[in-house]
Amino acid sequence: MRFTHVALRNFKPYDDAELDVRDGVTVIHGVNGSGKSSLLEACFFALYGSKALSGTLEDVVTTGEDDAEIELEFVHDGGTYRIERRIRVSGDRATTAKCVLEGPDGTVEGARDVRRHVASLLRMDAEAFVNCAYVQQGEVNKLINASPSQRQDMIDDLLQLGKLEEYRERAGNARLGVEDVLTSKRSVLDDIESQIAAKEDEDLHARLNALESDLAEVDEKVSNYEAQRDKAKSTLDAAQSTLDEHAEKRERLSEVESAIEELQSKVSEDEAERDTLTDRIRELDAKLDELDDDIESAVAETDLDEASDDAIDARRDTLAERESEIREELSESRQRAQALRTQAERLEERATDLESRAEEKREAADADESTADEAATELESFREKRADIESSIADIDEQFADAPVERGSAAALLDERRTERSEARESLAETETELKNARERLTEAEELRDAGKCPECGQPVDGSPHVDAIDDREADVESLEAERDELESTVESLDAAVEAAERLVELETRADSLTDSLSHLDDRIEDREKTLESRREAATEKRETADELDAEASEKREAATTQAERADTVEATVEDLEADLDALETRRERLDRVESLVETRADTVDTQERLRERRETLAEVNDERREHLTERRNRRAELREAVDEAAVESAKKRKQNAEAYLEKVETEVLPKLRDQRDDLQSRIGGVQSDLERLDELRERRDALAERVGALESLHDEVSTLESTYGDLRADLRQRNVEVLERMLNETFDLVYANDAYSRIRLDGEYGLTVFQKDGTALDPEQLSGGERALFNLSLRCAIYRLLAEGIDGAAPLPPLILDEPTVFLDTGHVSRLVDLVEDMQSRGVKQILIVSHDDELVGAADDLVRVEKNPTTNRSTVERTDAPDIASVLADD
Ligand SMILES: Nc1ncnc2c1ncn2[C@@H]1O[C@H](COP(=O)(O)OP(=O)(O)OP(=O)(O)O)[C@@H](O)[C@H]1O
Ligand SMILES: [Zn+2]
Repeated sequence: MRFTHVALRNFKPYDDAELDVRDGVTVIHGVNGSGKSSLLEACFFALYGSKALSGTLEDVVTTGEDDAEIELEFVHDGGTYRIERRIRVSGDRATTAKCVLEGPDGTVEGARDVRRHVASLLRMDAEAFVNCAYVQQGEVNKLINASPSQRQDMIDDLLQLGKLEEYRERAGNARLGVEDVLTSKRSVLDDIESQIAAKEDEDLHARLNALESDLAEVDEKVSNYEAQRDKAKSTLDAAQSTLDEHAEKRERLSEVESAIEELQSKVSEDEAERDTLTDRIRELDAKLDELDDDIESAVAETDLDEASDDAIDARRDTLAERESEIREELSESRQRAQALRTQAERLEERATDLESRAEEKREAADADESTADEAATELESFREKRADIESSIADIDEQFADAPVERGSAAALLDERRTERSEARESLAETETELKNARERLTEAEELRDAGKCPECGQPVDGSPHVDAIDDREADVESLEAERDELESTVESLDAAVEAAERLVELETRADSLTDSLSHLDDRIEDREKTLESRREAATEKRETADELDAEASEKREAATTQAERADTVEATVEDLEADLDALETRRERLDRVESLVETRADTVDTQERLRERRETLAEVNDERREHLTERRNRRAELREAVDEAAVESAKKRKQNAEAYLEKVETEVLPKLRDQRDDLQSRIGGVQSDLERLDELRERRDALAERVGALESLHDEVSTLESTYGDLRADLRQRNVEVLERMLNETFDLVYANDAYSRIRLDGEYGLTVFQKDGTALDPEQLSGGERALFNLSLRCAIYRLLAEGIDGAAPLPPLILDEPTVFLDTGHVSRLVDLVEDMQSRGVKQILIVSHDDELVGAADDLVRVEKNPTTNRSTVERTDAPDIASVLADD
């Protein structure tokens, strides 16, 4: 078996990776954590699925991805195979979404079936694969540390020796099973034999004969009694039939007798009824006479000629006609009376209405008149006022007659006067000031003079030349005083003139206002005059209208009285008609009475007729009955003769005897005999079944004896088989151990040929011992780490070779896979490992896959595969380096 191609997607650190795997030695290298081991794991996982994992299924899918795909192609035994797996993660669970194995014999699907198929193809399950071909990283010590029995199991399993042990165990189990069955069968056989001996002691045949002859005797007795019983039964039947015949005759006789009695009583009953009927008919005759009298007197009360139905009906029709006439008239009259009443009422209302309107008119006329009177009074007073005002204006005009101006110019005059006066006042004031100044100057001069100084210049003058100046000044004062006095009187007269002008202005204003009042008064007078006239006219008109309304009202009242009188007349007619209707009703009632009497009479006649018929029928029926009676009496006489009392007595006696016999035989004798017979039969049955059982027991004993014999020989065979398998395995193992020991020594020599160790011993129980040159023995666990690694590799390679030589051809071995085999080795030993690899190759191992950093191993590779992890994406890639360039590998590492 060889891998040819592996392709990964999202498997652990890989996103998309693909690698063709070739024959020869392939070295996979790369830095720590770059994904080398994962690549090998992927191949292993492709073959065995989850069984190949140390972790869980989720771990194989690249963290953060939903699914992973692994595809592995390999050739095996001349066929090409391809496995494809897809793992899907959902939530925190991963499942195998697809798992297909395609091979030359077809397609296998489903994780379990694919795993089984691979295991049977390679003849190893996942565990065996690891033990044989796949040396996983860090598992150097696995085989060394294993106990000999574990080792034995592993190797036995690989070499399929386990199967022999399994067969031996199966044979052992079969032997034990056979022993169990044999023991139980033997005890059953013993039991049956003792049962047979017990039954044989009982002398069953003699007992059966005695019982059978007893049974024959009892049977004979039973049949004798049964014959006697049958005879007694027929005697009893004959007597019984005689008795039955007589009883029947008696019964018929009594039937006839009771029929006769019944007929007689019916005849007399019906005769009594006929008498009653005759009485009733007579009574009805009397009633009819009475009714005839009643009818006659009732007819007399009506105007009927005769009391016939036709006459009554005709009369009724006449009455009905009359009634409908009256009713028609009545309804007309009622309507008319109603209409007249309504008219009278309306007229009455209308009259009242007219009267009240007349009253309203009159009141309105009164109001108009009083308005007119008021206006007249006002008019008079207005006219008086007018005369007063006119005289006042005339007075004012008179005053103006003496005035300097005409009425209308007084205001201008006043202005003129006032101007003149203020001019005079100004002149007066000037003059007074001048006067005052003149007086002051005079006083000054006089004082100077009195002091002897010049009154003009102030110079002291003795006897001054300027004395005349004082006189001038005195003259000035005097003339100014005269001027002032004149002016004062002018002002006084002007004051009076202003006053007079002011009075004129006042008068003028008053005259204007009086003229205004006058025109106003004239308007009002005109208005009042108009009112006076219009109101007087309106009042007269209204009074005329009121008189007209009154006249109309009294007309309406008269008409109302007339209609009321008419209504009274019509109402009287209505009453008369109603009385007529009552009279009609009475007549009709009389007719009803006649009719009902006539009906009653007819009913009575019918009843009487029916009674007569019934009386007739009864007579006829009784005649018939009398004939029947005669017949029955004859029959009675016949039957009385036929009854024979003596025969009845003898039959009764015979019957009693037979019954007594039957009672005894059936209730005592026969049941007892039958019980005896049943008892004997069941005892016979018991003995017979005992005999049958004995036969059965004998048959079973024979069969069991045969089976026990067969089991005994089977037991011998199985025991032989068991020991044969055991021997065979021990034999084979011994041979394997010898070969393995040889191969182990060869390999170990190759990888660790130094001076210290001479050989390794593998004993029959797979115990390993290493011998030193000086002959001392060592447990492999005592070796150093590197030695143990080499020892382990040797052991693995030896096992691989053993398998290759043992079973290759039948099931070509998978590639030899070594994950980091050099970890514990020093450089010298790495080159030994290279030798080992070459040795394995030369021994025909087609494909060897090694994960390693070591340059020596890299150098020995036929193919170099480089695994790299992108430090940014953290995803790995795989790449073949066709010509291994050690220098570059070293530089990279
Ligand atoms: N499910 C996963 N998803 C993503 N990366 C994973 C997953 N499982 C493992 N890895 C990564 O893959 C790497 C482990 O790969 P592997 O063991 O194949 O490396 P290696 O090359 O054999 O290393 P060494 O030389 O140390 O043995 C680790 O870096 C780990 O983080
Ligand atoms: Zn690794």
